[in-house]
Amino acid sequence: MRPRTDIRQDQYVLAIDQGTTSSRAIIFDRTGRPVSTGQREHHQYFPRPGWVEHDAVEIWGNVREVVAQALAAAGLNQDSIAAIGITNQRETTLVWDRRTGEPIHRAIVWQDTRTQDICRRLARIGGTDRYQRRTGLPLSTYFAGPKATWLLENVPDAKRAAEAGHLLVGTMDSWLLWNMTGGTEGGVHATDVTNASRTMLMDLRTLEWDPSICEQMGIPLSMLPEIRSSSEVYGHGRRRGLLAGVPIAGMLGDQHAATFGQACFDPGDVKNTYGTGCFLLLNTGTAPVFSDHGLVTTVAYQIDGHEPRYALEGSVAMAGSLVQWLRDELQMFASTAELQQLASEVDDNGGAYIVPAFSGLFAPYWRPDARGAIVGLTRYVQRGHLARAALEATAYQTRDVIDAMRAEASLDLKELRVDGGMVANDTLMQFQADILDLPVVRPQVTETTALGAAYAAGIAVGYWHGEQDVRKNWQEAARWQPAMPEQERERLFRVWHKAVTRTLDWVDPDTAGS
Ligand SMILES: Nc1ncnc2c1ncn2[C@@H]1O[C@H](COP(=O)(O)OP(=O)(O)O)[C@@H](O)[C@H]1O
Ligand SMILES: O=P(O)(O)OC[C@H](O)CO
Repeated sequence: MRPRTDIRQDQYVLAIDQGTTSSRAIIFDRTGRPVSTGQREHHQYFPRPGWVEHDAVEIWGNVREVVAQALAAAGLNQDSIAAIGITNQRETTLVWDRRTGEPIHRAIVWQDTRTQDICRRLARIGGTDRYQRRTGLPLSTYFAGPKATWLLENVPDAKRAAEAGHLLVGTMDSWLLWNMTGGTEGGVHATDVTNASRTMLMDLRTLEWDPSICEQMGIPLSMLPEIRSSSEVYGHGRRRGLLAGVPIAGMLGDQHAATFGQACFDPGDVKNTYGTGCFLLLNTGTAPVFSDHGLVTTVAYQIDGHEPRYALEGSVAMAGSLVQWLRDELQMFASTAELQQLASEVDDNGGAYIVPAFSGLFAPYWRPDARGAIVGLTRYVQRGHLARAALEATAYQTRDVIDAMRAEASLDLKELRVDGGMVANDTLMQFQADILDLPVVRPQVTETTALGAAYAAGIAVGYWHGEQDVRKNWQEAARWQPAMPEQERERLFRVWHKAVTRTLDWVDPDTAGS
């Protein structure tokens, strides 16, 4: 293996974006422009209501394939790649055997709710906020630690093998890093501070595993990856791989990578990624801010040798997936282009509101007992109104989170930087600016997740020179200014809240699979 120190002007940086539905590899040039892409979806397993699993071996295979696709499409080989960044769906957890490299069970995905009983058990002492001031997170099925507990308690022989030191636990970043650096032949077992901050096992201030929480969750410290910064050389591509010898030098959870790629480096900078769900991160500076308004506290990113930056995060479970549901299950329109056409044919929502609480409400409500509803129906309401209501639902949910952020951190929010699939929708973006009373700004490169991981890797090896290069490369492509009169804005938002109250306390404990 040839450790690389030489960085040439004509090189590129490769980012691997291991997402919930697919894995992508994107090669970026020095200006932060994508040069080529490879992408492949993986299977979603739903073995029981509320359970969601991924096959980590399939994902590792897909990652190798998409890297090959991206290199081939650009006509490049490993000599042209200065560094590799990894970014990933967060919280999705797996345990594997360090002797064979085989997972002991399929990975438990972030959306999976099977750890409800474990969370309830842990909350018996101190309630759901038991670990909040140490880890920034409420006890919720969303986070990684209890998923590891479930695997150790439910997979035969796992506990014993873990105690004997045979098993490793990690999120997708660690799984890919370990395999990419050689797997059973000396793979590096590490994670970064952002991914670790989603486990509920890391102390947010010391950035180390909290031994007492690990013990309470029954997770031996010997299984856990080493916690490193988000931008440093963790290891090099394995000898037999396509990227042999290339430094793997950036690792961040996908929402943190998007924050980095959007150059949200100053306190008060905030971004929203509109995909399946919505994820808002607000940079709060060098000290963690703990929330009383339903937001979680997380590490935004850390460059090696620098203080970490913290963020408040609000996650919305369903945004683009509501659009998908209306298209695929209700067949209300055939494409997102048709949705846009329908929504533009009406002036407003006609009094109809859709609250997409299909799997409860995440931030800032955290109500697992809520279920989706369409309210305000009259014979006046037509398809266009419902199409519009679907888009508006995303904007209102975003406002709920921004309001919590405004209440929490006394920071002046100047604009909302946006990315993700839904930002192609101009009707939504204008309504978002209107309902927030805040400018909404879309950058030229909207692949900000992969780009953020590429920047973290490139900075570590000296390909880019710190945050200033990221700021320089970030370019505005579109801006929407708020134009709605205040009275109208607040009336719409007040009725939205009324609609939300209609969805709460819906789950009937006696109804299986509800
Ligand atoms: N023009 C559009 N209007 C509304 N929603 C859209 C539009 N284009 C894409 N979407 C939605 O955006 C989502 C895809 O965004 P993407 O960022 O690729 O998601 P993810 O990374 O979470 O899989 C889908 O749920 C899709 O329904
Ligand atoms: O893979 P995505 O883009 O759906 O993001 C998933 C989030 O990281 C979950 O917390």
